[in-house]
Amino acid sequence: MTIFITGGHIIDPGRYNGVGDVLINQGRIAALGSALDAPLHAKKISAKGRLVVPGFVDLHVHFREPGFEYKETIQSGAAAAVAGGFTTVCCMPNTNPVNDNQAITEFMLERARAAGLANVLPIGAITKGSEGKELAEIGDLRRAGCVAISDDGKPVMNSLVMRRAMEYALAFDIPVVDHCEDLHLAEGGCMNEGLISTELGLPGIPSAAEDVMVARNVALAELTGARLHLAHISTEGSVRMVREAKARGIRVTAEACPHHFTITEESVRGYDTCAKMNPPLRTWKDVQAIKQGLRDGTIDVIATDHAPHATQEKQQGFTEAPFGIVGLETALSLTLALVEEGVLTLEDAVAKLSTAPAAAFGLKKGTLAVGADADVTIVDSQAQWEVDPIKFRSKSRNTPFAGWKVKGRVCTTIVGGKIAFDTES
Ligand SMILES: NC(=O)N[C@@H](CC(=O)O)C(=O)O
Ligand SMILES: [Zn+2]
Ligand SMILES: [Zn+2]
Repeated sequence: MTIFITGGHIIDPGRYNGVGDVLINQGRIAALGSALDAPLHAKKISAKGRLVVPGFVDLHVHFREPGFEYKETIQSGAAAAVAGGFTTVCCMPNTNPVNDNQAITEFMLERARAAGLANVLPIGAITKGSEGKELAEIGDLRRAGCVAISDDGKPVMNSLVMRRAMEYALAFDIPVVDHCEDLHLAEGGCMNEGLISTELGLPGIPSAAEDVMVARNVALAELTGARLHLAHISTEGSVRMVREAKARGIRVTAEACPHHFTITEESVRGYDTCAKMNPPLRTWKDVQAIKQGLRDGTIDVIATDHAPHATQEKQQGFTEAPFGIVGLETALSLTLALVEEGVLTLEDAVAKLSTAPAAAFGLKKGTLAVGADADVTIVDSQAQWEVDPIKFRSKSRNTPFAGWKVKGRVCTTIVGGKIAFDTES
């Protein structure tokens, strides 16, 4: 199929920023520029007044297949992804069974092919069963198609195991992604530790639980030379340490999630379990630090940590309910709010959702360069809408942003030259 996208504001971060046309042919970007000739027989999409950007790349999602299909399947997760403008998503391995071997990776890739919506790239477990003890067969996982390794959901507590994981990952040239949390410091906690947790009578998780593991991981990345990617950083201390590590030339990248730069622990008042996630919502000061980190490049990537849970699970008490919120269908609007606020330029915002995550994992994605896979998202950045979880493509509804009036909507998502999502259909 040939698609001709005309008259949009094209932003291909670092390469092109201006009005122009994009021609897609045989699954690839065939041409990009101003006043291109419309080929005969092409499907035409007018993008006048809209943004035309590289399809977004989410380095951190939880699709719950195999094992927890009632929360999300690869099909429903991929549908949520393309509805949110994401053309590539990387799936964490905390499924059941855990994705710690080739068979599970192949199963996930097969499900993704059957869904035919987004590029779904599995992340393999660091340790068998993500139990933090024995390393998984990292080479096998890599060969089967895993793009990184992580025990997300759990940290790798044993520093020697983490050191060895980094040494293997370096040999296979894949990043190690860590969920930075000291389990002893965090034990029993369900929100940020501070005045509000005391007031609410809820057990807290101190920001130091994150900070000490960021410090350890940076030290191990320096020791091994491995590529370290820090998942969902949420504290002022993490931002400071990543900034310093980068200045010292250590190979570290970091991601922040929209909820961690949009809302604070104040959202836990009222005991709404949709304000419960790991790491927890932090303080106003932490939010400012995350924004500053995004602005100055310390934080490379915006990732969702899309973590679907069923309504009945989230209806339990605050201490019992599972950690996590969905994010794929609200990430764009919450990111564009940073542009409105003057934290990011529009080009930087697009980069943090596309070019930068692709670079962090070394994926040939996140660009509209001629010859690249035709993964393209068309956005109406001015469209206002109200977040209504009932309308999510995701199977789950656990968002703290229900009822929010937000700006910026995905019009069309093209994956590999095929229209995977369109508001008009
Ligand atoms: N973020 C969360 O609160 N939950 C994630 C696990 C994780 O990302 O640590 C989940 O799998 O539900
Ligand atoms: Zn995590
Ligand atoms: Zn996660």
